[in-house]
Amino acid sequence: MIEAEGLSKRYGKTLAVDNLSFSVQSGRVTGFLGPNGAGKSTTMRMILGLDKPSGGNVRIDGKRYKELHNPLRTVGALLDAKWVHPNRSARAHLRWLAKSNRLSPKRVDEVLDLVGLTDVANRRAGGFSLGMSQRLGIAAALLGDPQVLLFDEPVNGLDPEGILWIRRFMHRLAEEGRTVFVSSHLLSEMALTAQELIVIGKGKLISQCSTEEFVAQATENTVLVRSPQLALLRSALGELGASIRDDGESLVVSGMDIAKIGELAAAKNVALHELSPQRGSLEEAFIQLTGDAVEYHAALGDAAPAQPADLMPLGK
Ligand SMILES: Nc1ncnc2c1ncn2[C@@H]1O[C@H](COP(=O)(O)OP(=O)(O)OP(=O)(O)O)[C@@H](O)[C@H]1O
Repeated sequence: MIEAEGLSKRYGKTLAVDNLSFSVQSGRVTGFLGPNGAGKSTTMRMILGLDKPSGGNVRIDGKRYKELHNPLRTVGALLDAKWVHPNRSARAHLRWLAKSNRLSPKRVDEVLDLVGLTDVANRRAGGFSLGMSQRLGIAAALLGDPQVLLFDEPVNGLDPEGILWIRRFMHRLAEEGRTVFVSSHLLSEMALTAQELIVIGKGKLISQCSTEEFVAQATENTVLVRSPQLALLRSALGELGASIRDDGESLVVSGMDIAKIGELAAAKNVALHELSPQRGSLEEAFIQLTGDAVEYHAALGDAAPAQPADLMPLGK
């Protein structure tokens, strides 16, 4: 478990992290979401004792990082996948890390196997693709078999296969009961990967809740109805006070439960060609919840067009 209380970090005039309090539970993948410059990396560095807070504190399983006896056995992190000597092989890199942290050399082959790098373990890490480098970084994070794992933007620049692999791997780590904290500015990816979200903007906490709650609280859930007897259904729904948008071919109904709409159609002998819940997207939720945070919108706007998949509704 990770707990931050009133965490702040100032760099000169920039308040990178502003009085941030949150907790990250075990057994779940928690997404740490915010646009570029929101303060995610700074927060992660403070969790790992690499940056000193200007105010507040953060604890891992009740202890500050510097109080941990054998940090790599408690917390593992992937901050920068390219942080590896280019001429060292993957195995040599991990052996060096294991040795300098008094971890068993046997664990090196175990983690290489876990991340699927056994076959290339003796190749120069400098020649690795980004996806392979990310796997090597994850192997390093797992060396001490820690219960708490931090990943800073782990899918940045990866191809779809690499993204899928990371997503599945994170889920597996959480299913093993570990605390998995993953930062990203990619909305669609977090919608698929994270069960919980901590959302920040300009260093401040915007929301902490489950991904579903985040979308539900910020966007309206509606029901799409298609029928050859649309007019009949529309007037029946209207009589019951549902609010309806009609585009001529379908109705979008809000303020009424999907089961009730289906029952009403059956009672009126109306054939249905479609009756489907429409859920808001994580991106809509973002825009709704960040309100007048202009800087935040600008950053989202920058990120969205480059990632068409980010517009996918949650769960698709
Ligand atoms: N060492 C530093 N010195 C001065 N300013 C810094 C330093 N590190 C971060 N900042 C500033 O703090 C703010 C937060 O940066 P941070 O890298 O934590 O954001 P982020 O959410 O991780 O962004 P990204 O998604 O781009 O990695 C930014 O305004 C950044 O310019």
